[in-house]
Amino acid sequence: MHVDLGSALDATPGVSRASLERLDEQVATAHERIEAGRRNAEHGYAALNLPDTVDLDAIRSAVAPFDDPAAVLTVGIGGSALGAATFADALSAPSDPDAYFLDNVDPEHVSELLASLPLDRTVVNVVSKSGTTAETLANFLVVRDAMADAGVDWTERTFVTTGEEGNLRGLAAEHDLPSLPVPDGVPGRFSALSTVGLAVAAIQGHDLDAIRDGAAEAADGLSGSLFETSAYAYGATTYALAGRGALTNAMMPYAERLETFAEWFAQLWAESLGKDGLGQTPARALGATDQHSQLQLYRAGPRDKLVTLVRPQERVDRDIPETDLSGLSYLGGSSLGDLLDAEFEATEASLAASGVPAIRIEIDAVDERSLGSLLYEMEAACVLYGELASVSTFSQPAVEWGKRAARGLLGGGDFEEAEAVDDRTSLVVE
Ligand SMILES: O=P(O)(O)OC[C@H]1O[C@](O)(CO)[C@@H](O)[C@@H]1O
Repeated sequence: MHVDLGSALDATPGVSRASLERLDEQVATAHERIEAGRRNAEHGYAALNLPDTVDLDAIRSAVAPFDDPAAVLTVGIGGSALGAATFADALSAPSDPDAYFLDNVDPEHVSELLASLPLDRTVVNVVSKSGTTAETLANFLVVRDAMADAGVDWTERTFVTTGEEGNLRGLAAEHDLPSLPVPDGVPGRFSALSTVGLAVAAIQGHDLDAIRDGAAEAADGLSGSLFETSAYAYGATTYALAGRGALTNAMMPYAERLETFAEWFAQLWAESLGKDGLGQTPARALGATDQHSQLQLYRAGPRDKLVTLVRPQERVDRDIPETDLSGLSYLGGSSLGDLLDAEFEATEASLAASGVPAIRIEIDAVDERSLGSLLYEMEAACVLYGELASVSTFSQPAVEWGKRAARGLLGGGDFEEAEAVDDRTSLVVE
């Protein structure tokens, strides 16, 4: 990815080039720690080795039995769904099997989706590193039941991606299901470039090698200086801006196919960096749409934000017909891509004019290689930010309280968190 930090330098909050040059010494130290973690395949750092360690042939072999599916339904949540969904939404073609993701337990949505699917021609991809995530296992039980009701042998249409132990590993063994391992040392939010994120892309016929090659190119670009590594330029600058008050990072891609990428980025950034009272809130936005909903806040609200503007340099385009509509004739003869690019540049300039920090990220195109590179670089940026902030980048202890409370409320054990649910203060206004 190409990173332009210019609109972050003279902003409020802003970071000067001189302060980035001073920060670069810490980047060099952090890079050494990252490289040591990669060499030793330490938990979390191992994710940055995936371009070398991912077994693409094993992925292709696992899904080979499912020839010519009409659809692939992924049952997973968080990092067990968002990486695959990012690739699917960015890369799917009309001729590909449709990709659907059940990553919530809204009964109406689950029922409507299952009723709409040709279950006899749908591949079910159940993904859970732990094998214990309530939402995923609940949805899997419902999907399996729906397949039985439809007279479909679920064991013929299901494959599993999970850890070495747990419920899903046991199911795969018991029913001889095709399965893929979740690689050791790779937290879910860092697993897009592994079996977890690439199996759906394999079923849809996307070029896994190009995704891997893009990530490998990004890995080769890691160096000890933010001025030589775009991933570190992004990670160091967002860290520096957070330290100067930019506690929200609005991820705003100007491509419909990158909307889910912003959702994937949100988990990566929030769950990795939201520790010890620190962090930077990822806001999901989409250009040009959210110029008409959130830009007012970004430009004229509290000085506590930066905006990350992302666009492909090449895109499929479509002409705008000539028009004599009053005041709109300037659109005719132009194209939708010209308009979107003009909006991108106008938004960037608008933020600069009001002193709001923005970082421009450009990728060549929304294709396999660029996606592989973009996701790898965002992961590396996140790891660097975590090193600079001295937080535990690869854990997520804060999510466990709610899991125990929900389980207790459902009678899944005696958890004090469940008892605390009734202690909350309420003030009801009808
Ligand atoms: O793959 P699993 O173990 O089902 O976890 C799903 C998601 O839940 C979390 O563990 C948070 O609860 C995420 O880190 C992870 O991506």
